[in-house]
Amino acid sequence: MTRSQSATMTDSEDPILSVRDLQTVFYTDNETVRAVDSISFDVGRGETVGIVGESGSGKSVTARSIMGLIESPGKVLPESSISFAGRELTDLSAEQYQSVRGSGIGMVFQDPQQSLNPVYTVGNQIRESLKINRDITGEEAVEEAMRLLQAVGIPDAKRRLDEYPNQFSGGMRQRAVIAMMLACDPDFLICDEPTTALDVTIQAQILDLLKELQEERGLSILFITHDMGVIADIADRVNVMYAGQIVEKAAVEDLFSNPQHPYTKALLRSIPGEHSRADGLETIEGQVPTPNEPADHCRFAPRCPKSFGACDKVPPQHVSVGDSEGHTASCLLYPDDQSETARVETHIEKESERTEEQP
Ligand SMILES: Nc1ncnc2c1ncn2[C@@H]1O[C@H](COP(=O)(O)OP(=O)(O)OP(=O)(O)O)[C@@H](O)[C@H]1O
Ligand code: NI
Repeated sequence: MTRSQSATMTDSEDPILSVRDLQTVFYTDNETVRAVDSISFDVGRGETVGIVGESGSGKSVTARSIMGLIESPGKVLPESSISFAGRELTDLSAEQYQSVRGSGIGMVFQDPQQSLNPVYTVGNQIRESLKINRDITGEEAVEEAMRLLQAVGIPDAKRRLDEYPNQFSGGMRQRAVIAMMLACDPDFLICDEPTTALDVTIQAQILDLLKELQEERGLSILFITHDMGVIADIADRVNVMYAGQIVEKAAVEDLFSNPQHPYTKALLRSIPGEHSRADGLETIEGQVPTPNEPADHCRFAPRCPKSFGACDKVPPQHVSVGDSEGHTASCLLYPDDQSETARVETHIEKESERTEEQP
């Protein structure tokens, strides 16, 4: 097996989550939005994997697809596979999915209000979760709820159990949501921009909390953000998304020290403080296109400083880049030891292999 094959088949030794050819489409009145267009990645046990990309690139739809939360007019297409702890999730009934969300996978959103009900006390909600998911009730549930609030660093936990979500600050509310997720004793946490609404100091505290919990509980985490700085802080491996596709995958060190895809390079230049524009921010010209048609070209080409003729005609496939195992990019500039003609040929061949594999 060549290195590039092994990289595309699996990117983790012992994945708890394997996503293959995930396609999530929204059929609206006037268009078909291919929000997630055939992405594949793994999350290993105890690992934090990041998904990074601009607004509209398909990050949240990826998370919601894994959680079984795509509703009409959205649909996860049947050729998609999401395997969690060896179990195929795309085949589950709504009821079975509910039990996966209750025990196996927890999710933390940007807005804690999505997870907390304003009319019940925080303690009430955690106890309810303990009852449903772990059959813990009464005094034991009160004790456990208190332990959970302590575990997420909420001081004066006993008193705070009796407070309502709106009596908590933004940072404390996000901690309470994390406590509520832990009440399900999950193996896997999906965090969708959990710190975006928080100021920088609080953001750093929440990231530290997640790292701590991960170490203590062996949690696997899928962490979604548009912020490369946050990715650098928290992720072990990273998937860079653009217009519904993954354009580069790498270990976090390799992504930052040796980025290959022109989009990744542009994203890295947009980190505040990294480069020299007066306001410290370099934005990428243009917008993420909404993908309506199957990819028959590179979707980044219109914004890409390196694009050439073939980029408008050939859909790029993942090939090995850089010097590290598991580092791939889908870009016609690679493999960079080949001539332009040979590179384009490589991608055309890989695409026909890929479409033949599909049932
Ligand atoms: N219910 C829906 N109906 C139609 N289109 C949708 C729906 N939900 C998402 N989309 C589309 O799917 C695409 C991806 O959206 P998604 O929310 O995943 O982006 P994102 O990467 O999470 O962006 P952000 O950083 O802004 O959260 C967008 O074009 C969005 O308009
Ligand atoms: Ni989002």
